[in-house]
Amino acid sequence: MSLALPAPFQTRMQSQLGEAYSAFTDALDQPSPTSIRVNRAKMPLPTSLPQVPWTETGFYLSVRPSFTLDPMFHGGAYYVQEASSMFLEQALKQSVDLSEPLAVLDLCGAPGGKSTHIASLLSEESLLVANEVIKPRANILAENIQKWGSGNVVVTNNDPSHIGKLIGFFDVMVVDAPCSGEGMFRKDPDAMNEWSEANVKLCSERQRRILMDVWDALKPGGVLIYSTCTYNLEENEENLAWLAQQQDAETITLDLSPDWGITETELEGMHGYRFYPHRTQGEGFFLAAVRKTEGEEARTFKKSKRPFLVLASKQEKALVQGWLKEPKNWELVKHKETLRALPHAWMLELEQLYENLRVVYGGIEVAEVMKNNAKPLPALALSQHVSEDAFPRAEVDLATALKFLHREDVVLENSANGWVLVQFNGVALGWGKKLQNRVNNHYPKEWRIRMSLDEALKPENVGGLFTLGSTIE
Ligand SMILES: C[S@@+](CC[C@H](N)C(=O)[O-])C[C@H]1O[C@@H](n2cnc3c(N)ncnc32)[C@H](O)[C@@H]1O
Repeated sequence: MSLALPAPFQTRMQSQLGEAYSAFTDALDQPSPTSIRVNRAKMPLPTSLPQVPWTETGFYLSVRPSFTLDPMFHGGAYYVQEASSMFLEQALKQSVDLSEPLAVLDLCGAPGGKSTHIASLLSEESLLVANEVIKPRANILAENIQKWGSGNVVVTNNDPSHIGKLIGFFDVMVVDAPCSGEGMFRKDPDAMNEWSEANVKLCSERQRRILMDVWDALKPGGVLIYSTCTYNLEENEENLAWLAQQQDAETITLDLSPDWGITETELEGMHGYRFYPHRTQGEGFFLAAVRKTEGEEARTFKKSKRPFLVLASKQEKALVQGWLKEPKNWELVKHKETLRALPHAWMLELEQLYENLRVVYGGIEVAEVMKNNAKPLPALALSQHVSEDAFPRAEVDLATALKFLHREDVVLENSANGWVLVQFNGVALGWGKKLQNRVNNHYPKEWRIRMSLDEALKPENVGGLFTLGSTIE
């Protein structure tokens, strides 16, 4: 075994796995599988890649390419995500009716693997609150949400205790808790340096606190999905058993295909699902789902006398008319110079969220409005809801797409003057503004590719670059 696993961790795993322990350590010596999850709203499913069996849109890659050099990655056409954690899809599909309009919370959301996955599984009539307590990480989450392009998501930056005050607000809550990360040792050996028995205890206590802090925000009858990427019982089964002692929670069992290699566990009647790298093609993971059987009903929301969200004026709306598909689904609100589209059906709830939480991003940032001018914003370019024919599109080749993402000057042949959606393989990347003899690159500075492209763009190299588009026949 080449990974220097901490001795007490070895002892724990030996007692947990018995005879299978050597298969487990052998698996840790194998490279981590690389997997991606495709955004069906932006591209078709690959036809030439093996599928992650518990996820319709998850696929394995045989090597780990440079995703930074694939424009489709920047366009939100797929997300690079560890395969085991995509099992969330089964938990959601099997425990809730996803065709219903649901209010869903992803409490520990950054960088956004589960939030983008949930956003794709929900109906358009649902609302997702993707929260992250650490501010810089909340900003990364907001970036990934914008790139994924779903409009019915609000990104917040709050402590779980603040969210817990929204009594009975959510039909579903996902708590992908901060944990001791034992399941990530192979992928991220640094996680081993932080591992200790004391840290396991600390994580377990923190997870219990998080669960208690947020519990009241779940509706009676609602579903809580709890997950970690660690193996020990303290952070997994024991926390679920403890939750059932503290609160009115019943276990939800999930149907598994025997081919998946997932291990079902049970402690005090609470079921859990474990992923071990010697049995599944993925990293270590644990998930359990529970239903809240009793609790306080949601408070009914009254329209505030002084609304927090200010509706855009007729004139402002006119400036962006035709920019969004199905405009009747959206309410345009204005904050400073920004016009934002929020899901019309959720305005009362959104008013509550904006009033009580720190919202870092919400809906679709459509435009910046100054005087009588509307400048389309990056999130609109990447949105799944931008109207097909509101803007001319310029399809560019791989080298031009990378230069655009690097914020270099690019040439857009045959486009008319004005705002142009720059796209690669049919996936929108951002805005260019074509003037008489040049194009202004409006790709956001904070999102640009920072690495030098000199080597990648040499004629002998550019043909060999990976793009997920090439996996569709
Ligand atoms: C396992 S990660 C979440 C990964 C994310 N769900 C995904 O799929 O991309 C756990 C997250 O919990 C956040 N976190 C740390 N302490 C927390 C706390 N006390 N309450 C809530 N979240 C916390 C971390 O910043 C981290 O982003």
